[in-house]
Amino acid sequence: MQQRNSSFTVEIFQQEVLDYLSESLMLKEKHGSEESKNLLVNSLLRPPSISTIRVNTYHYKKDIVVDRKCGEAVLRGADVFAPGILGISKNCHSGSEIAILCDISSQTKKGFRFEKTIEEMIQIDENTKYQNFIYVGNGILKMDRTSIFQANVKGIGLEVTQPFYETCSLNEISQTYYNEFFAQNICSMVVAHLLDPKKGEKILDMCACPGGKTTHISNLMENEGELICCDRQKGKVDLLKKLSEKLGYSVMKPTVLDGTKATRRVNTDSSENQKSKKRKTNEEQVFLEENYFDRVLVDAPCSGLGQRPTLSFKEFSLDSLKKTAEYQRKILAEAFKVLKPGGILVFSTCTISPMENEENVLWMLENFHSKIELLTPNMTAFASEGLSSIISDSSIRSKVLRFDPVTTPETIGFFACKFKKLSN
Ligand SMILES: C[S@@+](CC[C@H](N)C(=O)[O-])C[C@H]1O[C@@H](n2cnc3c(N)ncnc32)[C@H](O)[C@@H]1O
Repeated sequence: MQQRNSSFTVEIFQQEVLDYLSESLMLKEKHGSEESKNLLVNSLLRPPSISTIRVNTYHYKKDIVVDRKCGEAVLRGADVFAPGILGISKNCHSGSEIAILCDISSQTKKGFRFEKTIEEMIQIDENTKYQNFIYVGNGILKMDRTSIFQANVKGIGLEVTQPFYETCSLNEISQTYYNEFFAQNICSMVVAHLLDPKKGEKILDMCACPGGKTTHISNLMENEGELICCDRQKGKVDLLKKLSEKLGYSVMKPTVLDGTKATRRVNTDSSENQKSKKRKTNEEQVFLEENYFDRVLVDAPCSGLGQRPTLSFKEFSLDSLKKTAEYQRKILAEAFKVLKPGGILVFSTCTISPMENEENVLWMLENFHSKIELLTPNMTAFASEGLSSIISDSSIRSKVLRFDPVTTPETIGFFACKFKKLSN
C-alpha cells in the first residue's frame, strides 16, 4: 500500500491495541518497535496474496475521497457506490479519470471540493491530515458532482478500472454454480477438516452464520446425520435455512441459540418461570442436552482483527478485546457441557488478538484440567505454532494453529485448535 514518506504510519488501530499486538506477537523483538507496527499494519491493509495480484502503480491526477467502508470494498474488487463518496477534486465530471483515495481518519465532510490534489496538499505540508488518505485505485466517474451529493443517492458513482489490487472475481462463477458452492478464505477451509466430521454423527456448530463452515461440515458428513447449526440472531438463522435449501443440505438444522446459555433450562413451574418459558418459545430459543454431541465447533464471534484488507480497527480498545475473550469463554464452557466424553471440540477465530486465542486455550486447559486434552491438529497448512510470549510450554504451543498475516501473505489472521473431552 502506498506510503508517502518514511515516517508514514497508517493509524488503523488505537495506539494501546497496536502496542499490545506488536509486543505480544513479538514483532518488536525481531524488527524493532516502529518497524514492527508498520509490518503489522501493512500486512492487514493488503488482501491475502492467494486471491490477488498487485497491479496498479500510477495514479490519476484528480481525486475522489471515499469513506472507509467504501475503500475496503474497492480493495475487495467492488466499484464505488455514490453514497460512499465524500469529496471530489474541482473540475471533475462524468467521464473524468480519477484516483480513489480512502479517508481512514473520517475527517472529510461530505460534499467537500478539493482545490488541489491530495499529492499537492501533502507537498505543501508533510504533516497534513491527508497522510491518512490511502490510495486504492483508479476509475472513471459515472455521475456529475451534483448527482453524487444529492440526498438519497443510489448507484455506481465511479467505475473502478484499475484497482490497486486485482482480486479474482467470484461473481461469474457464483452465477454459473449458484447452487453449488459457498466461498471461504483458506484458513476457514481448514476448520471443518480439523473437526473431521463423520457421516451419521451428531454435530453442533454453535456460531454458524453466514454458513461457510457449516456447509463444509455438511459436505464432509455426506449430508447424513444430525448437524445443529446455530446462531443467536433469528434473522441469521433464517439465512441459514435458505442456504441449506439452496445447497440441498438436509442434514443442516438451523436453530436459534444463544451459545452462552445453550444448556440453561427453566426447571420449575412457578408462574414466573412459565412466563419466561413462553418468552423463550416466542424467540424460538432451544436448549441443548448435555453429553449429546460427537463433535462441536465454536467458530466464535471475535474482534475480527485478522480480516484483511481492513482500513480501520479503531473501534477496538484493549478492554473490548478482553470482554470479547470473556464472552467466548462462556460459549466454550457450554460447548464442553453438550459434548459427549470422547467428543471433539474445535475452537476458531479470525483475529490475531492473543487474548481471544492462546489465552483462551490456556483458560480451557486450566478450567477443565484433567477433563480435556489439546490434540495435535490433523491439518496444519499455512499455520505456524502459537505465541511463546503467551504459551511458554512448547508441547501446548505446537498444538495450536496461528495463521499469521505478517509472515504468511496468503492468509488472513486466524486461529484454530482442537480439544478432546475426556470426562465430565
Ligand atoms: C465468526 S461468525 C461465524 C462464521 C461462521 N461459522 C461461518 O463459517 O460462516 C460468528 C457468529 O456468531 C454469532 N454469535 C454471536 N454471539 C453468539 C451467541 N451467543 N450464540 C450463538 N451465536 C452467536 C454471530 O451472530 C455470528 O454470526
